[in-house]
Amino acid sequence: MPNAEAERYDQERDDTSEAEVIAFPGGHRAAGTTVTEVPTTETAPDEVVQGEITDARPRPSVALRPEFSGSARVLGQRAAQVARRPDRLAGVVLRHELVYGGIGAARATGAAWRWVTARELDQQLATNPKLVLDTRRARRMWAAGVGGATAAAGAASWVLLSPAVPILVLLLVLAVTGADERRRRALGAAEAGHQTLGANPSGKEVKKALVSAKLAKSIDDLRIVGPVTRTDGAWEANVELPPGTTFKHATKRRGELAGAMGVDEVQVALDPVKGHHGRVKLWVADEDPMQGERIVNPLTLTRDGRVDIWRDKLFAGRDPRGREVAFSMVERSYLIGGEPGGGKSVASNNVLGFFFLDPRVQVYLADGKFGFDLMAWEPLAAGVLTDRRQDAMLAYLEHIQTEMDRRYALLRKLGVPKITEQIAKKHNLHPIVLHIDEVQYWTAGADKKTNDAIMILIADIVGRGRAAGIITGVITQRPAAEVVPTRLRDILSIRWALRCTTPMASDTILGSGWAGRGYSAALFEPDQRGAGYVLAEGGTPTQTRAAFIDPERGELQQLADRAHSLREEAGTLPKTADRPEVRLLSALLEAMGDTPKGAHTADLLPALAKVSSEYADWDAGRLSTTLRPLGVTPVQLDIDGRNRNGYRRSDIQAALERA
Ligand SMILES: Nc1ncnc2c1ncn2[C@@H]1O[C@H](COP(=O)(O)OP(=O)(O)OP(=O)(O)O)[C@@H](O)[C@H]1O
Repeated sequence: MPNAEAERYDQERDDTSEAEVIAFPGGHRAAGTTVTEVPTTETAPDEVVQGEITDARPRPSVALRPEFSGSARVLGQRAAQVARRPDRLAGVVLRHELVYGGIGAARATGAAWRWVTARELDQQLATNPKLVLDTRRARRMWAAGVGGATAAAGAASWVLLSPAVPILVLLLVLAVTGADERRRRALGAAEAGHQTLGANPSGKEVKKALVSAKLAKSIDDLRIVGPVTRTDGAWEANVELPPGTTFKHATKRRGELAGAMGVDEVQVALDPVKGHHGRVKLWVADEDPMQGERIVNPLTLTRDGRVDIWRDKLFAGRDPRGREVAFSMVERSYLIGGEPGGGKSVASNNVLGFFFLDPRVQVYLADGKFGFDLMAWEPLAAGVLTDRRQDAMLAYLEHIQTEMDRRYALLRKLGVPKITEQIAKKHNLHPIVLHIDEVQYWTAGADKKTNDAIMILIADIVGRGRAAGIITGVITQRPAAEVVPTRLRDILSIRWALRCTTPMASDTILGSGWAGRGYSAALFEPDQRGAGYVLAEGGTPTQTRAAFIDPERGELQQLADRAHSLREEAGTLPKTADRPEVRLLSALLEAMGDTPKGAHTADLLPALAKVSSEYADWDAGRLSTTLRPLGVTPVQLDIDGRNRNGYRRSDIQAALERA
């Protein structure tokens, strides 16, 4: 284990060097403890060898013992000194506090002065003197007011209470500013980098950052149009780039710009300025906008709200500036992709919640994981693909294709090019949604021929479905060309890229070339859950944090329950949930409780009545007559030593699967 040894060696060396500094401050060398020559942790062993030391590799078992006793001795001596002259220690501490506190207070005063004199607006003095002078006047008045009130309070407390009060307050202020000053120094250069611009940069500082990001050769080539302003938790500036440099150039250098300003790339947003491609609106958040408090989906805020798919917009989340990212789903299709855990299921629930809350919309679900992600919606869906065979998917898609052809035939007869709200209403051609989760199960399976057949069918439904009121959604955790080939991706109109592992994967979802232009879902960190890019309305992807419908708070089930009520009221619940035989078989399974074998008819009837009042007056004859056509007959069942007439659980389950 050479690595482990090396680590142990490093550890020992560090321990030893520390021990040496404490034990022998005067450079005294104990005989036989050559290792103690290592003067600081930074000194390389090689350098040490050049001195009198024969073996640079420290042996702590030899070195530590005398050093420890040495440090204990020194500590003891220091403790005795403090005990003899405590005033000296107090003096040192006070001087220390006064020095740091003084420097910290001076720094704070400088910042306050810059604020009072509105330094950030200096640039505007020539172009907009009124704004600058008014701001300065207002701030001067504020400062005078606060300063005067503080002085008056200090004087009053000095006279009325005790001089100790203002002195204590002053010491407290010095302690706070001193603590801040020490923190700054401790953070050192690393932190200084992040503070290059801070929360209130001047126009000149912004220009310097743009020059560092190579968007201009010198600050004289740039112009800040209007003041650098503060909005909620961010600052923003309108920048005019040098002639020949465009907004597009700026977006490509977003990373460099973020680096020059000492912030993370996701904190920087660049927006075009309408009517001037050589200008850019630069917005820089103080904190990471892709983290923190979750984004709430407005659908979860009402108890009885419903969606009108023809008029309402789907709420996907918010952009870094907190603005809604929402779009219409009429004549749309969607692609959601990203690495596992990136937030695809959460994003899908925003989409599905929207569709299910319009009771007219029929949703067909398919999940390549065949797991539980879509469970809340399944009872409401017009179709759920449960058969894992590829052929079953082909049949499923063909079913929708047939409906699409039927709709086209009708449209032709009506002489209209597409389904509108009025036509949908008049001819009962309400929107259909086909939502395929983990599409790679079908499009990148073992049999290439079937993959291709499925892909062609999906592409046909996406392409022609638009006019026929059929919306297709494709979701994948493996955004790769063989899963979502370009010919399919390009016709999916809304593309939502959640965190991806590579810029290439991000481009597979958004479209090729976006990552190179600065729009890459690969820049998000794993802890920025729900962060992504949405390419919907508008020409460029929008950095978005998805809304989070939290299943743990019961929000998902609440939405599903509301959708159920709306559909029940509208009479659009799927037939399966409404079919009496399905209802009866499900009720029987519930009535059997946990017994794996089944139940005796005599026990089953009262339990069944308890599950639903619908079966309250049922007797053994009615039960067996109803079940016989479903292929279920009573049998002799031995349960707990009693052999009586009853029904096997496995028979009921099989009948339910057949139903
Ligand atoms: N928009 C969001 N806001 C806050 N947290 C989120 C958001 N999206 C996802 N998360 C968190 O990340 C977890 C994983 O999200 P999700 O299940 O949607 O990922 P996924 O991409 O579907 O993963 P998989 O591919 O494994 O199914 C969620 O349980 C949630 O805690």
